[in-house]
Amino acid sequence: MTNPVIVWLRRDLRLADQAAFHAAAQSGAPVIPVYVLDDEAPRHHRMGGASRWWLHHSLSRLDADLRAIGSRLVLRRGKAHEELAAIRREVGARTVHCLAHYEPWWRNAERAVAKHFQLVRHDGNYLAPPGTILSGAGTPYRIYTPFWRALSERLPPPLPVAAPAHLPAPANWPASDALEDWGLLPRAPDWAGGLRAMWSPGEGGARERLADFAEAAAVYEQRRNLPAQEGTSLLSPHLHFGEISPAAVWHAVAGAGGSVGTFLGELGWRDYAQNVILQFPDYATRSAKAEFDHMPWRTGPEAEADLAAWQQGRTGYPIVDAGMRQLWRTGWMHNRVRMLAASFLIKHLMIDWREGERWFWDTLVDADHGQNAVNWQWSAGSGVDANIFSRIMAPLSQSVKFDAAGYIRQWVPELAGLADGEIHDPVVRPRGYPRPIVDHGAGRARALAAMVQAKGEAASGGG
Ligand SMILES: Cc1cc2nc3c(=O)[nH]c(=O)nc-3n(C[C@H](O)[C@H](O)[C@H](O)COP(=O)(O)OP(=O)(O)OC[C@H]3O[C@@H](n4cnc5c(N)ncnc54)[C@H](O)[C@@H]3O)c2cc1C
Repeated sequence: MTNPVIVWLRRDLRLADQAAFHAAAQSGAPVIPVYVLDDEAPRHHRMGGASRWWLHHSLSRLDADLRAIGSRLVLRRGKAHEELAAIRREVGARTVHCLAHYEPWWRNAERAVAKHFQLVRHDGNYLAPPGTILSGAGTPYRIYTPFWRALSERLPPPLPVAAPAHLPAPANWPASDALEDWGLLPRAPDWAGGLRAMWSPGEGGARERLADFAEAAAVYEQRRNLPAQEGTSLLSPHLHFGEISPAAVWHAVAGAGGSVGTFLGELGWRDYAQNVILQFPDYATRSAKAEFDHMPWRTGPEAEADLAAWQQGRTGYPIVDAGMRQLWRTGWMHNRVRMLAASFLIKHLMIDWREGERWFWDTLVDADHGQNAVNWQWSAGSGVDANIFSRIMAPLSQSVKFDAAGYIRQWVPELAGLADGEIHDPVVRPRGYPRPIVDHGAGRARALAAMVQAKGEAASGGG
């Protein structure tokens, strides 16, 4: 009988437009879909709590979808190459199909798997394969705008390929862990109620989100900065876990007209982020601009208390607190508010951007190595393409400008009784709601002085 082939799954948990499944099905061989949970390889980027919650449900959905076409999902825990090699010994598979991934730990894992198997890497998690969008001089781009211009010339992406109607099963299935035994869901306490209320992980949930968004894609530009409205696609965790392909998203909305181009440009930022981590694998832990190594970030008990206030949504800045509480409850935060919350932590509180990156990594359902690092370094001003550090966002005026009153009411119930004119910066604080932990003007002045100091030290070569 023909040797079975393995489909090695990671952040590509779908059947439609999934080139690894497509190729495996086309081969005519029995197909063994495998997911290996490896908590060691990513080291400090081991999946956070919100991602683990998502992963549990996404794997469960995928297994159900596979069973509907005659297959099932094999779950193993450990190093990917060791687990796949063990499966090879159990059932004699020699070929592994996978989608390519660009996190440094996945690239290492791919190299290790390739020593044991014929590894066939397929594209399909990005609009164009990362590393292939190059300047005229043949070098990768560091800045988004020229990257996007060059990527646009390669678009549209190929049309999505349908899910296989049937996957031939092997004569013997290799052993599989039970998903429940992995303990991915929070138990004591179960903090996932807000996540359950908002999300439907899995390919079906992704398709529904896309269908909802496609109807409003033409007015994306008008609504995307207003946190009180559902003006964005909410596709980020589905895209991160690969439950829908960017090509499928593209083809569903590109013809919508209106301002859909702005939305497509955001998909471009997603590709750009991978392009950056491919060039700078330690981007999540190392500032791209050297002067940031001299930044006098605050540390010690007072800074720790401020960090905790930020994490808990108790800074006394209503829009920042609303965002941080939305994140804690739902695993997601509106992009405009992510920018504000990040700027506030880094600049008003002078706390190292890596602390924020770590918190988001643990709490976001869409936590993504490339997108998180690129956006934190953009917010800090430390990145290869970044906002200037001295451009300090004013949370109070941004809150008014982007009409966040309804958003604050939703997430900060202590303020729910206040009128629109008062809620952004209440003069009298309702009981239980803190005063600002830092004055806007004083925080701004401290940040600007710190930057001058860091630049001076960097220029003089000081440590
Ligand atoms: C400090 C900070 C950290 C962030 N961390 C992450 C992260 O870990 N994972 C993540 O997916 N996004 C991250 N973002 C980007 C952005 O906030 C989210 O992608 C967006 O809010 C997701 O909501 P949506 O799907 O409704 O987005 P939409 O506005 O509908 O955009 C469509 C898709 O484009 C991509 N996208 C949108 N904005 C960006 C962006 N600025 N950079 C890169 N890709 C983008 C996402 O995949 C998103 O799903 C971060 C932003 C900031 C400021």
